[in-house]
Amino acid sequence: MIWRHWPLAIAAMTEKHKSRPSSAHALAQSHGRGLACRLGSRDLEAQKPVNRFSCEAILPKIRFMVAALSPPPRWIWQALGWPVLHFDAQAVQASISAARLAQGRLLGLAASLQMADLAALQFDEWTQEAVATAQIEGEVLQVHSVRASVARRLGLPGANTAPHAARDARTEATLDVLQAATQQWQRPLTQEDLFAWHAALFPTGRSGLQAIVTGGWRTHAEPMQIVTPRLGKPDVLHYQAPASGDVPAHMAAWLAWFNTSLGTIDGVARAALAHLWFEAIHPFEDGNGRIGRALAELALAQDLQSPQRMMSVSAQLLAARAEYYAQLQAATGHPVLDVTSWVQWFATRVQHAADASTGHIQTVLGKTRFWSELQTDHPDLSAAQRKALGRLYDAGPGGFVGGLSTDKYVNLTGVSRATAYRDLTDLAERRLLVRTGQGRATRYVWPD
Ligand SMILES: Nc1ncnc2c1ncn2[C@@H]1O[C@H](COP(=O)(O)OP(=O)(O)OP(=O)(O)O)[C@@H](O)[C@H]1O
Repeated sequence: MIWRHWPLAIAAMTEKHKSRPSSAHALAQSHGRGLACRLGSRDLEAQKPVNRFSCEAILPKIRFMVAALSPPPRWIWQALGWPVLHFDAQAVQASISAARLAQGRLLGLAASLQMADLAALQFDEWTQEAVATAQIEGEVLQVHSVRASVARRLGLPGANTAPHAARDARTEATLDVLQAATQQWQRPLTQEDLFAWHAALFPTGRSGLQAIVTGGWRTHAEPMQIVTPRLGKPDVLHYQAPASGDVPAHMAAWLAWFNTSLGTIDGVARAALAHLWFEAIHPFEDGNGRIGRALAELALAQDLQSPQRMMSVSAQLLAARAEYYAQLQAATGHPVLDVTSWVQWFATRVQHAADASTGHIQTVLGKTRFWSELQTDHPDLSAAQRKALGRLYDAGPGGFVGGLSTDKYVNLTGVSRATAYRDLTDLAERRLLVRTGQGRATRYVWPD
């Protein structure tokens, strides 16, 4: 039974052999223990006179045989030493430093923002993060409902005050999780927090039409698998998470690490490990991607000691979605605990997220400067001229394709052709725009 992801799908497949996946080592041990028990108690008593070997003597042989018959370990959680993930600190140094530098640039620039601009930046980053984290798994949130909800949550003026029933439930669910994740950066994370996030993400108790366990770890007996379905052929298996029965122990270890690792390793690397480890366990029936990305956000908020959202890592993961899946698969699809490549890759996403935000702030600052210079040097510009210059500015350095024509000016501002001609000539004389071409081909562009 395939969930719904394409091309990658998290699927709870019907188990053919009801054996719980486990490492050869663990399997050998548990089989060994089972046998020791049987031989050691009632059966052993009954066979006492003819039993030529003691349990101790026979156990290593049994273990060896069981291990030899068991499938070889295949997934990261089957590696000996799991769950101690590690990475080559020297190899990740360059990408972590680049991420740190980008974060520093962003924070420095953000500190120079006016309150209103800072709020606008956070508003945009929240919106991007919510839309992107949902879209990674193909869920499309309506941008206008995300923007309205973010504005309300940030307490921005003019925020949507629509009653709860009128709000988009999926948008609210995604934002509830993002908000809860960053808001709780100062206190330890608990299993109950994660359950609450999960319950918030699936308020109807269903994922699509499928009823799922919400607000609790998955319990289904079928293995949790990531597969690519193929028409007429068997699915390609990319990853199999630990059995549901083992999830509580895996998550207890994850939570203990998360709550004690802050400050012991680099914060960006910690966010990378937190996300990867969580995805490797895949503790919920659904929503693991979104909750795992919220956890990475929480780790980054803890690292920066601030709940302020100033960049969107999910937007960068979405922009490189195929790579994101490939990197996860490369890390989880082998019984190897060295996750150096994943940490490097994740750090580069953080760097790009910070750079994108810095670019965004520079645009905002540039626009503020542009308007203030315009106000100082040309206080007598008409409303139509301001409107046209503003639209041209928002269109970016290249301006409108082919430049601003008299007709476009009329369409933008609603003035007559005669006024448009007069306004544009005036802007050219003030050297705010440059006239190019002649006759019907006349256009106005930004000076170089
Ligand atoms: N090979 C892999 N190993 C481990 N995790 C993976 C792998 N490939 C993808 N993932 C993770 O699994 C996530 C999908 O899991 P899941 O469907 O449970 O969560 P979700 O996407 O939040 O839910 P929904 O489908 O309802 O949006 C991906 O977003 C990604 O983070």
